[in-house]
Amino acid sequence: MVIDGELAVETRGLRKSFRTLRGRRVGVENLDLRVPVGGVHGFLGPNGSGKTTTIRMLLGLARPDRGTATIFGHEVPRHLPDVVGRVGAIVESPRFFPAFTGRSNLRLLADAIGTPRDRVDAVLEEVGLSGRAGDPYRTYSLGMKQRLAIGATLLKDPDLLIFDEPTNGLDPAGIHEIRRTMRDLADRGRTVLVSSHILAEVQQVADSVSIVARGRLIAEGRVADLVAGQAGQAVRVGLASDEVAVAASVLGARGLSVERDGAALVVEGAGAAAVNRMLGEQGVWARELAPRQVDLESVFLGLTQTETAGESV
Ligand SMILES: Nc1ncnc2c1ncn2[C@@H]1O[C@H](COP(=O)(O)OP(=O)(O)OP(=O)(O)O)[C@@H](O)[C@H]1O
Repeated sequence: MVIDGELAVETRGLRKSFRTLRGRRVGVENLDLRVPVGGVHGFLGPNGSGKTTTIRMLLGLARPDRGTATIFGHEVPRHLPDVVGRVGAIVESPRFFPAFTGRSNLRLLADAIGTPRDRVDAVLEEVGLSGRAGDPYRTYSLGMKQRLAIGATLLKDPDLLIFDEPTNGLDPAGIHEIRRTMRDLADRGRTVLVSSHILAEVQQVADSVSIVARGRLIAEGRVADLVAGQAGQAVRVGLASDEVAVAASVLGARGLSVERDGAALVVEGAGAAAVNRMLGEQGVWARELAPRQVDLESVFLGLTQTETAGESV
């Protein structure tokens, strides 16, 4: 097990299938999900890999075929009422009144859920909307609208926030805003569980991740460890174009794995210094040597390879 310590969310052997015209479709299969307390945890995988279904089961919106799920140690959905006050979630976009200000919208929601209205300004501050709280909702950018939605989940002052694809449909500036908001929330001691099909995007904000494909967990752990584990000893070697072939045969003859990428080679099996020496001994001089950039997307591809052909990551 890579993730341990106190867990905000834990599922064991969770399974959910759906009846379809052609039989049953499995949405989530034998899923063991572990979300540590504190920090941002990315729940990542291609479209259709079971993220929303899992979140719906955690929130009592879908019933598992089998398996168990706990939130802060309380079994859900059976004991969800005991823990629901500690959980805030955005699964679908909430509806706000366009003509009302951000503050009025949150006050209405606070009244509806029985939260004191004086909580509203603290929430607006936490999502960075204090300066625009008196403006009508319809004048907000998409990023601000989504931050107000996050604000709505904070009214109950929850310990765990669950966001399903919160950056869907946002432009790069909006995505950046939401990432920063999630980071701030975690830095203030909340646990953020965020799903996304864009692995590279969440990599920048997540402390740890669970990666799923076809309803199954394929990797979990701290982002730094997953990326380091995949990095191995790959080195990108830039060469003069007329030396690529000879360099490839020099390195291949030393038993290294060599892949051509334009006027460069991606070499696995030795570090940069060793690769440089092997080439130099044969009179071939690299123009550039760099450790291969590895991100969660390449970790994902490395783990699934042909299995995911045709799915969008
Ligand atoms: N109500 C349903 N009826 C039939 N199949 C369903 C239903 N809900 C989900 N599925 C199927 O279960 C699988 C998992 O879907 P889910 O929405 O959980 O994936 P996801 O990872 O959240 O994808 P996305 O990023 O597109 O939201 C998919 O194959 C989906 O088609």
